Amino acid sequence: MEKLVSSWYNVQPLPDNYIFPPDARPGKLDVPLCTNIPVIDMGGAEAEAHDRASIIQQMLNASEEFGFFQQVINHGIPENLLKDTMGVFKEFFELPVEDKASLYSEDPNKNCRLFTSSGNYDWEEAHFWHSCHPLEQCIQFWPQKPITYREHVGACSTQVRKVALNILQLISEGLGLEPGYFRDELSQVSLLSVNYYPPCPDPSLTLGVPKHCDPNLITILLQGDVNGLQVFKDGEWIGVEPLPNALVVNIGYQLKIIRNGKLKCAEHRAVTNSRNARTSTAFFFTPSPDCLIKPAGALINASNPQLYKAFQYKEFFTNYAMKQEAKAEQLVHIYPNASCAMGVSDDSKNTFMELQRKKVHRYVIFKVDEKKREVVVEKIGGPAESYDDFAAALPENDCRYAVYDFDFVTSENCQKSKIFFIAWSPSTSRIRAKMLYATSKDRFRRELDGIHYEIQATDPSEMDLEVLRDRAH
Ligand SMILES: O=C(O)CCC(=O)C(=O)O
Ligand SMILES: [Fe+2]
Repeated sequence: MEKLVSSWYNVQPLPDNYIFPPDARPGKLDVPLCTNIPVIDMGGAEAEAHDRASIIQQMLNASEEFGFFQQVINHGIPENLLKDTMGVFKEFFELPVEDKASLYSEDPNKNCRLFTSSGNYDWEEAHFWHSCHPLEQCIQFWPQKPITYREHVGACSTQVRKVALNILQLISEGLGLEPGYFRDELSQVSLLSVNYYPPCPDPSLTLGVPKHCDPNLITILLQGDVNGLQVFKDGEWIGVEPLPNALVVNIGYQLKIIRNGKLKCAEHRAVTNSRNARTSTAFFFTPSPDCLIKPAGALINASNPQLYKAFQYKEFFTNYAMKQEAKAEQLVHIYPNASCAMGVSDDSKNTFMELQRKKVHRYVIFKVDEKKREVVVEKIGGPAESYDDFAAALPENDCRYAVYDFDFVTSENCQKSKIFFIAWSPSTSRIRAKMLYATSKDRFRRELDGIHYEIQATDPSEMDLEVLRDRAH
């Protein structure tokens, strides 16, 4: 408990035991604050059918491309309630130690607890964690101070749960699943984690929360008004701009699995800053421990072979909780070998770098070499080759990855260039190939720093030159 009250952050420099190893540090802190993370107005969801359809489409697009979206207005939760709830969390962390001491616990199985440490590192931010559904059963374990804690947090949890179920309903409609698909067991548990990050003397040496994907179904985050949340997208970290009263929504592993890998479960992290303390609140909507998770039958067909086997949520979570995040996903993969993503040859990395930095290639086509268990270069296209030459070089009945350096002139007459990553998976290719390429894609892409756009094509029309033009403009 003593740990929680020390005021190390007034001490310069950062004590050694808070310093992350170099490869786990945040790197460039000054990331672009991204206004691209889609902002969705939920107001129309109850109204006109065509508004509802458009909201659903925006949600699915955002979930496929970013794994994240923010909703700002009309989510239905009163502004005052959000303000009071965030206020009461800040007051909670400011309470004298005596008032919090009984809640402090290092036992991860304890349902309502205050603790420190992030990842494997001893880090002095504090987290307060408890379940919040069904309310009548949980509320008795919550703090009694501040005196409005139970009232505000209770009301807010109920409202956030309503929004989450509404979003899940819209997603199930969009995916063509039966209404209420995500209700009951799949979203039975609501957990709340309040994170308190004190100002840090040297934010470049540490992280508030190390990079991770959420293990649950879907998360709703109130991130307050201080920057700190970052999402990994297209090889770089982008900041999620705090917007007043916005709810940040992100897709967890279970939703990705139910969608058979087609929704993104994005890596994210929280960086610290040296000026302001930051308080964020995550509501995790989580399957019950015994809940059976598997890709939805309606979403599996010959072009989308089932990538994950059926498992109980607790099997996944046990591995995740042991800090074996990558393994947790791999173990539930239907073909463990294929799920263990292929390595990437040095030649692939270097050839991509030549295309990106030296601009000496128009395109590069990569293939999976199963014997070497690596992604290797298959063909390089010279700068003078055309898009048609590139398209013709892709096999008709087999999968490939490719990068294409697309030059174009903007309406302001500026010469620009954008690098496209193309995941070519024609519907006529063998199931095994589709699976192999689908599983290794994310790992491979992570090696290619500087991709601007990704296109997944199952027939030539989906990667037509027009498609590239539309994306790049
Ligand atoms: O503090 C934040 O913005 C992110 C917290 C988070 O990702 C989590 O609690 O899972
Ligand atoms: Fe998270």
